[in-house]
Amino acid sequence: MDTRSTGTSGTRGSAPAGDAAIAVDRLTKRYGEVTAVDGISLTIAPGSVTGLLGGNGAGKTTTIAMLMGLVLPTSGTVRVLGVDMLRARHRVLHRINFQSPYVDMPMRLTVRQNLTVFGRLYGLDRLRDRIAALAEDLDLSHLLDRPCGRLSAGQKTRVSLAKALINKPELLLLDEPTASLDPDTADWVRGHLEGYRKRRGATILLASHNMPEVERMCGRVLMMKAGRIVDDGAPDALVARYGRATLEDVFLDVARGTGLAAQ
Ligand SMILES: Nc1ncnc2c1ncn2[C@@H]1O[C@H](COP(=O)(O)OP(=O)(O)OP(=O)(O)O)[C@@H](O)[C@H]1O
Repeated sequence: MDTRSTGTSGTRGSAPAGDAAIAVDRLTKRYGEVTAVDGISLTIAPGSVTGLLGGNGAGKTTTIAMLMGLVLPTSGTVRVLGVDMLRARHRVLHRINFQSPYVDMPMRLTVRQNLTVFGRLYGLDRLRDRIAALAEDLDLSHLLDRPCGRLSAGQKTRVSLAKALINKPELLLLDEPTASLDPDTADWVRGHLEGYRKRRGATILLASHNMPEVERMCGRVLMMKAGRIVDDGAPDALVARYGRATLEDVFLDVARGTGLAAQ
């Protein structure tokens, strides 16, 4: 489904392709027999927070990887911050960053060394100050000289967020940013990301299985199933349209093909 054509989804988050932070057209990725992403088209407005929801294997990570230029599409186009990612991604990579708790940092390097390496990759000035400020923000100051391999899962998640914010990205792609965090820390991280987005005017695309998180943070939700975007709208609009009590109920209907999703 081309999400630009849905009546309900001219919602907080879509944009004319020329102005969009992300504009994807008929994007497809096949791995041999498996079609991971199946001809999706969408636009995402600058400064918005959009959730990407879908069950395991729906195609979320593959979509994000193509937005980053890490995975080459089989067909279709991807424009990020106005730049064609297939032709000129080097022009825009310094304005983007990515976070996933499933991508490990070099384990023997300390937190400070890891952040220094990433900061240098981005060619940042005043890197010591930037790392100190991030460490202060993300409660990492006491961990800066500890090897990443000796951190707890939640501490690693905070380091990966520091890495994701090091270049003050205009576009932040997040793959389950609060996985492994206790509820208190997860809540704090969400608040931090919301504050960052407001201060920076950044655009956030967030893949998550945490429905309350998506309801809190996202003005718009894209529902993926089997490589396609099967629905698109504001969380409260989706809940109302499916006649359900929560976004989790909507997710279950979409995943199982029940309720409105069966029609
Ligand atoms: N490198 C690969 N080679 C072959 N198949 C792949 C590869 N990467 C992903 N796939 C397949 O593509 C489909 C989409 O995978 P993807 O990781 O994008 O899903 P996802 O929505 O992120 O899932 P999850 O919620 O489990 O992380 C799955 O069927 C997966 O097995």
